[in-house]
Amino acid sequence: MDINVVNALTYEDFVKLFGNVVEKCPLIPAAIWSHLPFKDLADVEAHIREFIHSLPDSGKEGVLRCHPDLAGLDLQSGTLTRESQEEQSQAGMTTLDSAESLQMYTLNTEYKERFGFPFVICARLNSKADIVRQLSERLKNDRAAERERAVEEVTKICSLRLRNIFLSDIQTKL
Ligand SMILES: NC(=O)NC1=NC(=O)NC1=O
Repeated sequence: MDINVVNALTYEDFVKLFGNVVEKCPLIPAAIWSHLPFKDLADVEAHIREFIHSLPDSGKEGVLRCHPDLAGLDLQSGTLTRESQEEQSQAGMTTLDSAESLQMYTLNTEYKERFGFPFVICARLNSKADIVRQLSERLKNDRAAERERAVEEVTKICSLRLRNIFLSDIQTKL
């Protein structure tokens, strides 16, 4: 997709197109719209990254809390967003056996109890085994380090979702 097409979008169409590049956080594209015109995809990504990194810790944790658990209730009840559904199924979260489901539930619960926000990882870049290993390892982090690590994963998820939009035809997205 041509960046000039993006720069010609109305505010409404801009947020319709980019509204879920950060899971359930349309505030973020709504905020970065002020920086129009963008030079290219990397410029859009840089402004999103800058917005998230400029948030206070409570704001960063709020962004993390907007993410559904991996293999959690939203997946089981079919209420994941389209992007999240695709990402979670790609990482094998939709084909866990009962032992694996219990393991994910137990680890996610322990993580949330420790940090007060959900475990977030870029599912597209990780296998089922990677996710379990990362979840177990990152549980040992302190809160500040883990918050930054999780935010880093949010920006990876965002980067892949942005690329997906830019590689697709804009008309099919509006
Ligand atoms: N808790 C999560 O990490 N959720 C997710 N990661 C993704 O890549 N997609 C999700 O829904």
